[in-house]
Amino acid sequence: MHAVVVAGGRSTRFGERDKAVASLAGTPLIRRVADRLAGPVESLVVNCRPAQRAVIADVLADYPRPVTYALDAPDRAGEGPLAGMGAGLRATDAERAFVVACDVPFVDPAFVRYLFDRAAAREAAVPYREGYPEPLHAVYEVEPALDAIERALDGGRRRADAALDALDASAVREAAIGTHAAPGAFTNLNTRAALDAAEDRLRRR
Ligand SMILES: Nc1nc2c(ncn2[C@@H]2O[C@H](COP(=O)(O)OP(=O)(O)OP(=O)(O)O)[C@@H](O)[C@H]2O)c(=O)[nH]1
Repeated sequence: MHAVVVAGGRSTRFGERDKAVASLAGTPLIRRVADRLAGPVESLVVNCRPAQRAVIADVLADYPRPVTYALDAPDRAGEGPLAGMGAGLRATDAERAFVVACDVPFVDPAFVRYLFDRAAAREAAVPYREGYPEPLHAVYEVEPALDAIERALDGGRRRADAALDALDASAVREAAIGTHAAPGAFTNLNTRAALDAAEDRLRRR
């Protein structure tokens, strides 16, 4: 199993710092995501902007799996998470990959394995929560996903879910999520307040 961590956003809701490397109880967010994935995955691709690379490489320096950096293509830089997904998926030679945002520190490795099972013989496995897809917490077959992403971007569609309608995707509904994912697996930390709240929860455990 292989994973792509998308980290090229500007973290505008977070404030001045890059949330990818913001510390949650002493560990940078992207390192927490990577550590959660270290069981199931054999390799990691990190998609980010060129300016982020050195700092992210520093926090992942001793990661126990190979890490490849996929920088946003110059003609797609700042074009949003779908372009980041494309850059990341292009850099993997895996047939399928789990794509995840950099700000979900409690991503559940058992659920990631379940998503790979659900994606077998399909072009994707995508969780749906409250009726909305979670394209940055999903497994994709790389080749069809790249085709769909390129077509969406060429058509001016930049949202992370813009490639989904072109894919034969297995929809992972709430009941299956409840059974297979730990509570908090999807919690994403977009603001400093959300990070502080997560830190409080960790301390109270
Ligand atoms: N490569 C790349 N990744 C992006 C881009 N925009 C968002 N992302 C990533 O997509 C994921 C989800 O995006 P958001 O949670 O909205 O992150 P963000 O855009 O940095 O945050 P805000 O500016 O507060 O919306 C995060 O892991 C981001 O790093 C982009 O333009 N390029």
